[in-house]
Amino acid sequence: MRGSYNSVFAQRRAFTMPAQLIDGVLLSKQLREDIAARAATLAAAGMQPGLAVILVGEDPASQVYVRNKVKACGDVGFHSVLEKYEADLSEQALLDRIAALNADPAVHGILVQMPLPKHIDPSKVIEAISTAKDVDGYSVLSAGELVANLPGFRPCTPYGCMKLIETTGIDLRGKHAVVIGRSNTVGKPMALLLLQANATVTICHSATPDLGYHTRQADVIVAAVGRRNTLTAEMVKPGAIVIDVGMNRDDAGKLCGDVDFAGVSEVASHITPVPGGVGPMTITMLLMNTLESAERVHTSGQPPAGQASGMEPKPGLA
Ligand SMILES: Nc1nc(=O)c2c([nH]1)NC[C@@H]1CN(c3ccc(C(=O)N[C@@H](CCC(=O)O)C(=O)O)cc3)C=[N+]21
Repeated sequence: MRGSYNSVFAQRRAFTMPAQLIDGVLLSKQLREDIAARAATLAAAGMQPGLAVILVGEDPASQVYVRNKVKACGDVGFHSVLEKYEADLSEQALLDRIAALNADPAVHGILVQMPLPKHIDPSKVIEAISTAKDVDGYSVLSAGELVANLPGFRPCTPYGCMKLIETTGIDLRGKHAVVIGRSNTVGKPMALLLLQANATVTICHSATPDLGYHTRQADVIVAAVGRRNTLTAEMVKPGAIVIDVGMNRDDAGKLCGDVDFAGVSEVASHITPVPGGVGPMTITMLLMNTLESAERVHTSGQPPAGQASGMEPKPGLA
């Protein structure tokens, strides 16, 4: 009897070519050139975009990430401050620093690197950041703005994924998108952005019994699980777009995503690599949000909210 696997495989060989790489480094370079040009225009008008990055504790991966963020700011002509604190910093001391940065007119974005030490409540910290400076898009109000299709800061990773999908030139209207993962920072906002782009969206997660059943229907798959080889070739419809948000290590200690890249790239039409895909775009969209925060202040002629506000309307929103 003819094996069904073989006939599916033959179909894939007949109808698809190896996937096109979606290059997050190249797209980042292009977008950062635009960001730098807009920052220069603002600077000429007397306003340099500024980002404050706060790191609490010694986590080595976090150290690398925040250094990359600060370096990226310098490259596009932003002002940036990196504040590093010992792991035993009190929650109140951190909240006090955020209050000072909320009131600082040279600062247009505030990023507190996650994860925080256990004795600090991350949601208290996130909600202390002025909504006008929440360039991570992590606050409850920013999340609500996304749900309600209101302008506001979109979380950087899913926002970057949308830009990567845009490069394919494929219109998402009516396409079936499957998001794997339901985190507040990636999976959930990713699903909402895809929905806003008129895709039909399915969210799969750890309690989904048959992941492949869903992913095989998908025109677009975004894998944001944090476990390598979660998506393999037989789970992908020929011609699908695959975006890999994962950041894992393989047995050799090399950085790898959630997707079996070698296998899936034989089936997909477009695929992002790890590294060099979503990661650089996360930083690029952080720069974009910070730039837009500064542009809003400049256009409105008002200083950004001087205090934490969960509730007050965002000033200067276009
Ligand atoms: N408040 C907050 N905001 C964040 O946006 C945030 C955070 N906390 N905590 C940690 C995660 C992780 N994250 C990454 C950003 C860029 C790369 C990145 O540039 N990755 C490179 C490779 C880097 C390497 O080689 O290790 C790439 O994929 O090509 C990775 C990870 C932002 N995060």
